[in-house]
Amino acid sequence: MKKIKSALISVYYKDKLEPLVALLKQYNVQLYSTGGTQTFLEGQGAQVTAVEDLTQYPAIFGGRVKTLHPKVFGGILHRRDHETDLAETERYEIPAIDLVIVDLYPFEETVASGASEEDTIEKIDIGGISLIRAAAKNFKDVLVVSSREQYTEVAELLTQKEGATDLEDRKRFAAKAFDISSHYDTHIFNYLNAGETPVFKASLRQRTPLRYGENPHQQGAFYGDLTALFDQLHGKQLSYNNLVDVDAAVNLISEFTDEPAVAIIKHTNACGVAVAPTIEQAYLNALACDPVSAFGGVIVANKPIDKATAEELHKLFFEVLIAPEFEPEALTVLQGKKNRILLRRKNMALPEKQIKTLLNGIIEQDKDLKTETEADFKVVTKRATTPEENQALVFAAKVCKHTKSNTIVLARANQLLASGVGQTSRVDALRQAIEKAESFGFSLNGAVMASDAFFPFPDCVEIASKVGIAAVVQPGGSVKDQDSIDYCDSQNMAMVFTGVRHFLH
Ligand SMILES: NC(=O)c1ncn([C@@H]2O[C@H](COP(=O)(O)O)[C@@H](O)[C@H]2O)c1NC=O
Repeated sequence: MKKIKSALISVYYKDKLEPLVALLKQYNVQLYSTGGTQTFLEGQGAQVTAVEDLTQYPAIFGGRVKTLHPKVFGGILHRRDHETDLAETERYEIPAIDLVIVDLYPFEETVASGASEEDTIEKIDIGGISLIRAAAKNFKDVLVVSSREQYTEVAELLTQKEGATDLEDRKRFAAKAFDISSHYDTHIFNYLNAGETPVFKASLRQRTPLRYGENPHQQGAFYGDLTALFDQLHGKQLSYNNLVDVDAAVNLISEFTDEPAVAIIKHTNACGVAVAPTIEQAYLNALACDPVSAFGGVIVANKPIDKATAEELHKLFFEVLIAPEFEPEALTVLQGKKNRILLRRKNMALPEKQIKTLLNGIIEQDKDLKTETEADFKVVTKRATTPEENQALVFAAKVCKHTKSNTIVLARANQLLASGVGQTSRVDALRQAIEKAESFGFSLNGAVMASDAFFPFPDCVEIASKVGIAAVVQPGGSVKDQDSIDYCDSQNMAMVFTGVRHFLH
């Protein structure tokens, strides 16, 4: 056990420090501190020696250099069982520092706030991170507290051990310090690198163990901070599969920003999507698309859930409901089922890059953020699309983009009728979609079709025309495009090309 006799405190955020400082006072710990922290501590009635008095040097360059001095780093780094180190501390009048408490400049927060490059660079902490690394290296003699999240834990430890620590404690805090310093540097690297250096570095410090992975015999965990995206208002913990579907749900609903829209997701694919004048109607129309698949699904809305919608939703067994807001009466209704997960989506953008592990590495790509509007449609048939068909085609193309390949989406303006998902051939996807739409009583006469990739043969338009599909949207680009166009012309069908393929695996 080692008694703590001296401490250096240099923290960006001063809050939460009071109980720890009171404890150090109780154990007669000599305190050293930097400018702002010193003022705060003295305000708490603590006696503090300024780092400037120790170094006999002022803080310079607007605080860029304040603790970077041999008297500070020597006080931390000298080996207490080394005769020569001890002789040098005497010769250079270096006092021992047994505890280092640092809270770094908030670099990540500064980047997230959209600050200028100049302001962001100033938030790269140099002295603080050096103090953390020095104290962590010398854990044999020094205890390091490297973030304000540790204040409670360290206060408990010091109380329990009456102002002392043992080697195991110090080693544990040292490991944490390098976790914090490497995380910090990873963010600085990613900010400055902008893709130039071909390395992949990520650091997500929050790990949430999940009940299990994709199946109960697989373990699973989520790395990241879901609280930045959602307030969970009710229900059990999100499972691995819930998270995968929630991701698909929020990506799809982000396509619909104006009119009320609802999507119902099963195993990452939409089994219902609708846009309507009210959120209740959008939900009812989405549900009508495939009420069988909707059972146990993940539902997402782009507008607040009111009481009437909640009453409709309450009739269905679903796993997760995501919405930007829940009216209080709606929440009361929906909370009627214990496990049902209710997520209030915060106004926070998702990252624009995607990564996935495969083989013995990771693949990374930009997210598919391209959404086609009517302006992107190039009519390739003799008959041009009507305004109503265009509306339906834009809608169908949005759903198609978020459905697993190969996919065919059949829709009307503002309602998904059916989709064929994740098929090995486009013809299979279309057949599946037709069968499904008809099984739920939808007529396809006058409906539209969207395909995630081009038609290599005219087979899909031939099948589609037989059930009355009137207009088609597809990327185009096959050597046999003309065969599909000719067939559409022969049936008075309209077809538009977008030039953009939307595979989704
Ligand atoms: N420049 C230095 O020598 C230095 N030493 C400590 N810091 C940081 O200064 C902050 C505290 O400063 P103050 O006590 O003046 O409010 C802490 O976040 C600490 O990590 C420094 N600032 C940046 O590197």
